[in-house]
Amino acid sequence: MKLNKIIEGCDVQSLIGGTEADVTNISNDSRRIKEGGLFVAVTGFELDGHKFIPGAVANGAKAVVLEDPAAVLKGHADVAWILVRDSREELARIAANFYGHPTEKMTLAGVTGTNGKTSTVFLIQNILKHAGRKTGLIGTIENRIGDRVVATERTTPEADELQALFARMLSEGVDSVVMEVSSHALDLHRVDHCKFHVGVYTNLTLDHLDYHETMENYRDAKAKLFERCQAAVVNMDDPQGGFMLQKAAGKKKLTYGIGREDVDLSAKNLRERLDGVHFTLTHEGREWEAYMQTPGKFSVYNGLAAIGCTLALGIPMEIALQALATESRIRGRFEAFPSPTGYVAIVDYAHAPDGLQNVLQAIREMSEKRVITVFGCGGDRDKSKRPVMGRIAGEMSDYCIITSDNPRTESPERIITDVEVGMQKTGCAYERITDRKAAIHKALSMGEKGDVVLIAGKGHEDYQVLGKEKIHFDDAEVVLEFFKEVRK
Ligand SMILES: CC(=O)N[C@H]1[C@@H](OP(=O)(O)OP(=O)(O)OC[C@H]2O[C@@H](n3ccc(=O)[nH]c3=O)[C@H](O)[C@@H]2O)O[C@H](CO)[C@@H](O)[C@@H]1O[C@H](C)C(=O)N[C@@H](C)C(=O)N[C@H](CCC(=O)O)C(=O)O
Ligand SMILES: Nc1ncnc2c1ncn2[C@@H]1O[C@H](COP(=O)(O)OP(=O)(O)OP(=O)(O)O)[C@@H](O)[C@H]1O
Ligand SMILES: N[C@H](CCC[C@H](N)C(=O)O)C(=O)O
Ligand SMILES: [Mg+2]
Repeated sequence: MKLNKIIEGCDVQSLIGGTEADVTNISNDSRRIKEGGLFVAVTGFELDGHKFIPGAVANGAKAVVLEDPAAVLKGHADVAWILVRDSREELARIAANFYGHPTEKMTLAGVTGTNGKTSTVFLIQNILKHAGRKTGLIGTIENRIGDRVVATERTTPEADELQALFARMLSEGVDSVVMEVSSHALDLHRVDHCKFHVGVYTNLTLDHLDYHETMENYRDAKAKLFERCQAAVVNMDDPQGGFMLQKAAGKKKLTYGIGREDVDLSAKNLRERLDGVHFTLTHEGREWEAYMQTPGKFSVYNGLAAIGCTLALGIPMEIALQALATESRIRGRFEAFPSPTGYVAIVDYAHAPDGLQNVLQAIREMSEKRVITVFGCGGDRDKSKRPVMGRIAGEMSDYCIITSDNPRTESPERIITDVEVGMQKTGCAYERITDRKAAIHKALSMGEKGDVVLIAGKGHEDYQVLGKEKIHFDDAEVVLEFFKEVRK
């Protein structure tokens, strides 16, 4: 594609060189640039992309988008230098132009909120599949083209990877895509120039203040989705639901909630079991019976969000309910493993206060005896949630083991101490076991008939990040190996 087409609509401050060159690849990562490439130099949080301009040019970049005029390389008249105000914003526009605005040729639904995004997008994809749509999914666990899995590193990919993925989906016949839209992505322009037919709001609770600093900034980042989507599906039981609805002024709206009549889609009469939850659904004066394979009130919210989204996309209620009843299990989300000795271990991805509280609430309502909780908090992430999670776990469990999550570059002991501050206020019996495998083994060896052992925080993750190193680690695998030894 010609460079002038690729930078169409960009806020160009000045330009050195011609724009007739054919550009064959684009990236904001110099290491990915190949002959004929366009490199976008981004001023990052850790590194300055302008420093990698020589590397990008050495790899064959024929155009460079940059914010700092001092970074233009002398003696490279064959390279076009495009000076802009905000490289991240231009990266999104350039990516959409380069890949031909794929989201304008497909149906796109985006889900945002602190908790429930991954769960809800899986439910939506299953409903869309049931309805005969050719689907794509983009989220934390993996991306999917139909049933084929494409690995991912991020909840919401960077703009260039994202547009490339949409284009690939389109070329493989996908007509409907559902994606998680993280607040980071909204704030960092990763989803600019994506045409969202539906935006779904789950909830807003404490997390990511390391990045957003205040809950208002965090809320405003999430709200951007509702300024852009054509139809909004909003949880009115969440205190910020009204705010999101306001942002969607003048658009189609569908509200949901539990046990209330002033919403479009309402659930009542929840009946919880360890293998799922039954409830009664009301929509446009009619009632339906619904079942989902993951228990907990929070699952009902995810179910309502998914039904709301697919109704907004024109899919009949009956199809949505069929899909929910048969395909609503999600890896690492309230995944239950019955032990040979009669207790149940649950692996769950709760890594923020609200998620932990919801999961423990669901377990409390079902467990006959003790609840033993193993958990920790991630390093290099929001520190304010640590004591809060400690308090919640302590208040809602009979015994806790505080362990490591992904300590990253922080001291695991320090993180545990931060969690312990909240735990100590509760009087709950607990211990610290830094090694996650040893912590899980201890909890499983304590389990007796009727108990529930909750292993929270890492869900589907098959790794642990210690320092800068990533090792293989899988909570479910540790549980299953332990049970195998018990059976011997
Ligand atoms: C805040 C954030 O999202 N930061 C991400 C971002 O950092 P950054 O853009 O500031 O980049 P940087 O690492 O400082 O580098 C600056 C620039 O130099 C470039 N570079 C770098 C090295 C090189 O050799 N050549 C080169 O060109 C980079 O591509 C980049 O454009 O781009 C980096 C490279 O792609 C990411 O590693 C980094 O992810 C950080 C580590 C991260 O973990 N992000 C998390 C918080 C995140 O995005 N999470 C959300 C939500 C999670 C949820 O669901 O709750 C997500 O969507 O995943
Ligand atoms: N609707 C919900 N409300 C509150 N908690 C929830 C909800 N759905 C799931 N949870 C809890 O939060 C955890 C994370 O859920 P999920 O992975 O669906 O969220 P997410 O928004 O995708 O998270 P992330 O931001 O890390 O991608 C679950 O394992 C569960 O403990
Ligand atoms: N999307 C979340 C995931 C946290 C998962 C937890 N296991 C951790 O590593 O902190 C985040 O980036 O904050
Ligand atoms: Mg997710």
